[in-house]
Amino acid sequence: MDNHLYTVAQLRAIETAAYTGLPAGTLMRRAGEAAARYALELLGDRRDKPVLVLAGPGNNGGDALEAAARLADAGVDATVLFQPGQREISEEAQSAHERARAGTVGFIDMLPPDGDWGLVVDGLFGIGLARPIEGDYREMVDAVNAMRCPVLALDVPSGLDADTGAVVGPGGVAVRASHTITFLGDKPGLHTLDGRDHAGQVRVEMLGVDPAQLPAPVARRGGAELFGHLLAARRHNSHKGSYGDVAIVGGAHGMLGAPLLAARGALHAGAGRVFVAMLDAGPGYDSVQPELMLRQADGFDFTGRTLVIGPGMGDSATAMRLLARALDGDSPLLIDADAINLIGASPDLLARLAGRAAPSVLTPHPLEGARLLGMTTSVIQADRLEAAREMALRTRATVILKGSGSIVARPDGEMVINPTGNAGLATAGSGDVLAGICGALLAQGWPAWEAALGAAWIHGAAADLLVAHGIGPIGMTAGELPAAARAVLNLLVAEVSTPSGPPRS
Ligand SMILES: NC(=O)C1=CN([C@@H]2O[C@H](COP(=O)(O)OP(=O)(O)OC[C@H]3O[C@@H](n4cnc5c(N)ncnc54)[C@H](OP(=O)(O)O)[C@@H]3O)[C@@H](O)[C@H]2O)[C@H](O)CC1
Ligand SMILES: [K+]
Repeated sequence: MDNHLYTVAQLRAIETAAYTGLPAGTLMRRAGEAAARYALELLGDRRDKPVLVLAGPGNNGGDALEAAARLADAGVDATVLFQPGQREISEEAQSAHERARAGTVGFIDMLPPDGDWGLVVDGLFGIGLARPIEGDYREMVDAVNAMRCPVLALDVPSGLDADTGAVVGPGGVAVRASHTITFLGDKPGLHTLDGRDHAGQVRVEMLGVDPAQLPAPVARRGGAELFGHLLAARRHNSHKGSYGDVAIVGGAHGMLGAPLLAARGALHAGAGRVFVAMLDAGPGYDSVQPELMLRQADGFDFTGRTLVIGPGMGDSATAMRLLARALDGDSPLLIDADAINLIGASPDLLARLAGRAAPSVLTPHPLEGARLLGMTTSVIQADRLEAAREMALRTRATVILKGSGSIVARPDGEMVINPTGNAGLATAGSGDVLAGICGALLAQGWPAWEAALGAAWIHGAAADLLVAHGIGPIGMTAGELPAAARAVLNLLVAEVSTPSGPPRS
């Protein structure tokens, strides 16, 4: 339940249902209390520092006023900037306002230039944001974003679209919070596109609503529990054939780096044997990774091998022919990069993909996704969930729409937002490594869905492990990912799998 994500429309319905049988203002009071508790936690031993509370014109502002009243009751110096303008505020926000006025909350009309705040509480806008933030509110957002203290956003960082993770524009701004407490249910926009840069650490507060009352979520947040059942410790009595063959098909002239990076990703993610079936003549072996078996793509037998097709493949007639052969075969397929572009340009190849029975996973970045759907990248990024859903539907394949908060989508509409990873992945070749990792999991018998979930999670966690060890995010290289992915995978196996070896004597 706690990984469920809901749209604004669903949350409005949940709130309406929750209010039946509850006295007016109950949810707002609970939201304010929960926000105050979290704020006190964030203040820690700095409760002597003043807290700035920004209250907007709607019920998000009401939550903020409630929180300010509670903080003042706890002895904190809470100062509210509340400028509802000409708006008629709701009754529940009005009673929250009265409670704040009745206590020791201080009210100001403008931000002091040099406030030394211990914490800022952002209660300007929540799920009711309807247009870009401008005017006085924009000045408040800019001022908060220039402060160095922690910022606790209530429900949604003001200015962010709770469904898509976009900063509401054009030309809008959004609060960059260090923490967000979000009410009734988590929201996809906090975890994809600009969401992770603005929401910071997200805590879900159900406000006393029974999770069983909640509708089916629009998506879920990813986690190792979604693929953990496929992780198994290795038996001593095994051999490289036990772990499958991966063949990377790509490497046109001058583009051999991509398939080699994919191959290293596959090797470090546990594939038994890894081939690189090159379109170009290429070297006889990879001196850095001599375990890889380099072959010519023409004449290479795909039978019994998991194919990772596309890295550095180009768009030649040979590339088309190899892709058609791969699509028509019964190998598990990971389709990336140029292979996605070729499918996007060919209804016939798309039909052959959609008609496959064997596992198929695509790993488009937004531009490749745009080509696949015949749209622009900005349309894809404006609603990543919808775009990923459409790609999976049209291709009848599992899709990983890459980016901050990659979306993993299945043809039946199931979707997961991957929670791992960081800006270190924004480097040449990191997508090739992801393709290789996914190919290795497919080669080890993982179904397409779990292979995609696992590869996205492990790939991101590898980047997080590197940052934890002081490598990156600036300057992280794709070549550093395979070994880190191997470490992550083995940690997961140690944590979640039951020893599959013989019972210990
Ligand atoms: N639904 C829940 O789960 C709960 C909601 N609570 C809290 O309430 C907010 C939602 O409150 P709401 O009043 O619907 O909307 P907001 O407070 O987010 O927005 C305030 C109003 O501001 C106007 N608006 C929108 N965009 C802008 C803008 N860019 N500039 C200025 N004003 C703007 C808009 O009214 P207009 O008529 O002017 O369009 C909004 O209505 C939710 O996020 C929770 O924090 C409950 O307290 C807990 C459960
Ligand atoms: K907010």
